[in-house]
Amino acid sequence: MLEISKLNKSFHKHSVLKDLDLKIEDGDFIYIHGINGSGKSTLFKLICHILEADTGCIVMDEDVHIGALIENPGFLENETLLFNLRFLASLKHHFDETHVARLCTLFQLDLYSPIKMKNYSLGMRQKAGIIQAIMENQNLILLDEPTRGLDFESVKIFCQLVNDLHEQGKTIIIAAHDYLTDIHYQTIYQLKNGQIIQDQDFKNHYSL
Ligand SMILES: Nc1ncnc2c1ncn2[C@@H]1O[C@H](COP(=O)(O)OP(=O)(O)OP(=O)(O)O)[C@@H](O)[C@H]1O
Repeated sequence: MLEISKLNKSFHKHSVLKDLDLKIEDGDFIYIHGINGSGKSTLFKLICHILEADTGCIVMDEDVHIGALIENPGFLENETLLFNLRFLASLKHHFDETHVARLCTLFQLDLYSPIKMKNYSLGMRQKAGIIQAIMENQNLILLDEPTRGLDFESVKIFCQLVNDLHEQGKTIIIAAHDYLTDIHYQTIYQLKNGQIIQDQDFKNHYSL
């Protein structure tokens, strides 16, 4: 689905990603951890073409449709949730209102609320960010710190949702500091010193 080879990215001579290689197959369910500033968000931004790599390449299958939540979700602050989600979907010309309303209900959001985005709480914005990343049946879903600001019940709903999406065949990559044991990840990677390495011992360390 996606192959990253020898990817390099620096900011003002600060080298963040160094010859990073990563191969992602259809249906992978990946957790990436790494210390603050290790480059997780940068990697996601490069995959989404929000940033450009210095050198290296990212090759993607033609049918890949990326849904992403990276850092703070950006919205049109003076507009409603419905306006924002319809606007974001309109970029790809696919807005299934019934499906989106169902996702909102799942997360206890009202798609038809007249409240403007600027008045949404942190957790409500985060839920809206998760919804926009999955609402168009995207087949590659990148979620950066997705449970930030979510209440306990919503975290449980989120875990169930991503497990279901994976069972439906979606490829999902989650970068986060909190390892949620309810999520049925297949592979765990660590981003360290600019490179990504499989972290087979992570679960043992984590459970200590
Ligand atoms: N636009 C930018 N300009 C300058 N430096 C940047 C920029 N974006 C990221 N960086 C730097 O790149 C490094 C990696 O940042 P990044 O946000 O990718 O880390 P992260 O692993 O997602 O961190 P965290 O766990 O804190 O979210 C940091 O040192 C950061 O300061």
